[in-house]
Amino acid sequence: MTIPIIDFSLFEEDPLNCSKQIRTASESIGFFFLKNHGIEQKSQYRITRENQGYTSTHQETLDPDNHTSGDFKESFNFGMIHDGKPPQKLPSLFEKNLITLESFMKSCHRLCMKILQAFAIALEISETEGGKHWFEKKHRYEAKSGTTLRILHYPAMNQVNPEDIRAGSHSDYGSVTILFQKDIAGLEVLSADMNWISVPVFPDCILINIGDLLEFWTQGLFKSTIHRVVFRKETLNQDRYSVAYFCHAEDDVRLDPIPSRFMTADEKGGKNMTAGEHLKEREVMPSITSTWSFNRNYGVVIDAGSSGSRIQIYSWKEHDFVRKGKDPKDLHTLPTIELGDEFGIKWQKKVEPGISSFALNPSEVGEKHLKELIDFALEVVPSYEISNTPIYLLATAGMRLLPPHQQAAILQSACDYIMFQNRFKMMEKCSDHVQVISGEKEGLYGWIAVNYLMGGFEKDEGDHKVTDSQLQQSYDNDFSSIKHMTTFGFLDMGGASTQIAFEPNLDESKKHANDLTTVLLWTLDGQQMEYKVFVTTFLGYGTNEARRRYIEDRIQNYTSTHEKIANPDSSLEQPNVLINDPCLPIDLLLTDTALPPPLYTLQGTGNFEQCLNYTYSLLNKSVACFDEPCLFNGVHTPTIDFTVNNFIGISEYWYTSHDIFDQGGKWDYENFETKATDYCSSKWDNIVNNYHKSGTLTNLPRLEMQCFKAAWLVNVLHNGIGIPKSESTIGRPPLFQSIDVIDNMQVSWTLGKMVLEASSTIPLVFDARPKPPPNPQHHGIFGYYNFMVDTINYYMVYVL
Ligand SMILES: O=C(O)CCC(=O)C(=O)O
Ligand SMILES: [Fe+2]
Repeated sequence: MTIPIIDFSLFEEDPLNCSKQIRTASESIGFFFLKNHGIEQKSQYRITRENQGYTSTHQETLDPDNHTSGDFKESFNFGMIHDGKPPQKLPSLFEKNLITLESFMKSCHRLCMKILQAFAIALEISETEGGKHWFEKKHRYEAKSGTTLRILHYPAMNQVNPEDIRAGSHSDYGSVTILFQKDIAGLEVLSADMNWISVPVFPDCILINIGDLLEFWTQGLFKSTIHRVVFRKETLNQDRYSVAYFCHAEDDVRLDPIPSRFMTADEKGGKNMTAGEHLKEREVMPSITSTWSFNRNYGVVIDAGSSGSRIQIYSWKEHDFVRKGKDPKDLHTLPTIELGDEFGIKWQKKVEPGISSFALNPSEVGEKHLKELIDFALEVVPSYEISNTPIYLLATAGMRLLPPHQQAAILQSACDYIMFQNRFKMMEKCSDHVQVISGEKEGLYGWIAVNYLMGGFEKDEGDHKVTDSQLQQSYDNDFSSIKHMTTFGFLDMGGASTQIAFEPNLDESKKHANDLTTVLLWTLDGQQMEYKVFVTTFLGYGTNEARRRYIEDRIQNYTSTHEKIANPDSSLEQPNVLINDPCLPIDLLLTDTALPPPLYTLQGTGNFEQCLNYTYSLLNKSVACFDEPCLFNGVHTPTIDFTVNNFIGISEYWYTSHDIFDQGGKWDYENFETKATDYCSSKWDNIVNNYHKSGTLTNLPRLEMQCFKAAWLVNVLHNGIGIPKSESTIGRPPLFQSIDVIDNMQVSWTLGKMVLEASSTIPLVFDARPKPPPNPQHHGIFGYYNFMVDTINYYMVYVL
């Protein structure tokens, strides 16, 4: 890969030919040399010499994720000088040379205008639209813009560390950069295949490169390429000088679609933004300069739950980019999905209360609820990727409880808001993106998320990884997919319901084929993986609902044995009835105010074993099962084969094990039972005192309910789902473990949704997919690079 040299004198003789060369370079590497460019060499070097000693060394770190110390350089930035007047106070040496500086800036600007003309010619902008002056008119010297002249001095060093750098990797912000390098090389440009290319210095040439603004404006056609300046061993002890002129569009220019046949008509990214806004966004988002963000796709999910809506922005490297140059055998894996940026900052935000609270004023959902979330997403996703980024709003428990017409009104209003914004990628039907999902779907997405994070999808054919020969066979056979038998089963428990999702063993799968959901995932090698998953939800079996049912039971039990309470004398003051509750720590008093009078107060008697017995009946194991077999409450579930199925529990399964008992992770029934017995039989005052002393983050409601929840968990796990209390699991994962975060990633069903999204856009090796992805994959910054490289016809090529 080389940077072409273009003879700019050709622009006068044969503008079309010259412009085409410029376009070809701008579309491929984003850099080109110009000779016969018309800027006198004399003026370049005078400025450089004057730079010496005027700037502070080592203050800027351009690439903080890769370099912990600052860049080894000094630089001075000038705003536009008009009629001898600079926009800032200058050191006296510069003051003396204002005229020279101004005339140098103007000659740079003239050259920039010519290059912009070349772009307009190459993009075939018609005369009626402004022809070759289309860009030029938006870059006037007199107008306010980000245009800057930067003079740089990289001091000579005696010795450096391997990680030291003269200028960290970055891309330039504006339209076009004109770079004058003086004798010492060191500049490197990152090629599409992620190799650093050394850029030579030619005394009669200047270097031109495309900036982010132009890349954005041209919908990624022109490339704003990452570059850096490194120390070279042989010139370490020499000063390096350079001058850069960053030519920007005027602040007020709207980045409207370029009227060119090379642009796609439906591209929305450029709308509603000015060059000034683009620059501002670019300045607050330094991370988009890094290699991490290149060839990256994004996906946005809003988890609209009962207590609030949380937006999460996931991203993954473009599939084609990841696949490039790799052996298919190394690609038998799902895409790597990240939540947040390269520095580990999580891209999520929550607004409260839940979306269902807009039932009576649905029209306010947009401005009062979604705006904050969507604005956040617009800040996080690079502007050039927004129109390529799908957005989903998926509502769960809170919305499911609303009557259908209220659900519909809220969803419609959310759709109107998102569609009106018209920034993110949506299919034609908004209802594909904005919907209420069932508990089962939530369970299925959770199952995908857990298996994705725990490597459940990597286990093929029993407990063994797939062998090379199996893989080869599958390549030879167009439609074969590899059968997985040991994905993890998934358990989730919230306040209202509990979900179970698992892959039954082969026999059970056959027996209950109609009850299973097919999950199709594609690995990066284009292979299809198919899973048959059983998923069901038990409404009323979450911890809060279980507690509510429990209190009803206790009260009923009490009233049936206490005649007076059953028929209270209305003329008397309502009595406060005390009921013993073995599921509360000793002497904790909780009065239930949700029920009609009389007031019932439950008084803790702290007995875990008794609590286990009382809560057992809440499983409703004796309810008739119409479709055998059933786990509990008459809910049909294929038989779980604990010789192949291992379960992972999140949410309440985790909190109840971890928060107070410190028993998260691998389930250890005996230990859990000991801790629960101890906790339940503690005096409430002692628990509260200890809690205040330790200053832990646990909250009071959790302390109050811990004994009850512990018993409920044990009943659901062992008597409901039937997980054996102890069984040797040597050589395989525990039968049950609770989990919250895996590899720094919170286990959440939204991740499962994104795994499906990312995986479903993988181009196939064999066309086995039922329906193609709705839109072709965007090709990112280096898109179509491989294709273009063949067609590059360099005017003059230097082999570097
Ligand atoms: O000094 C150089 O050669 C490059 C400087 C540069 O890339 C910049 O300042 O943006
Ligand atoms: Fe630069």
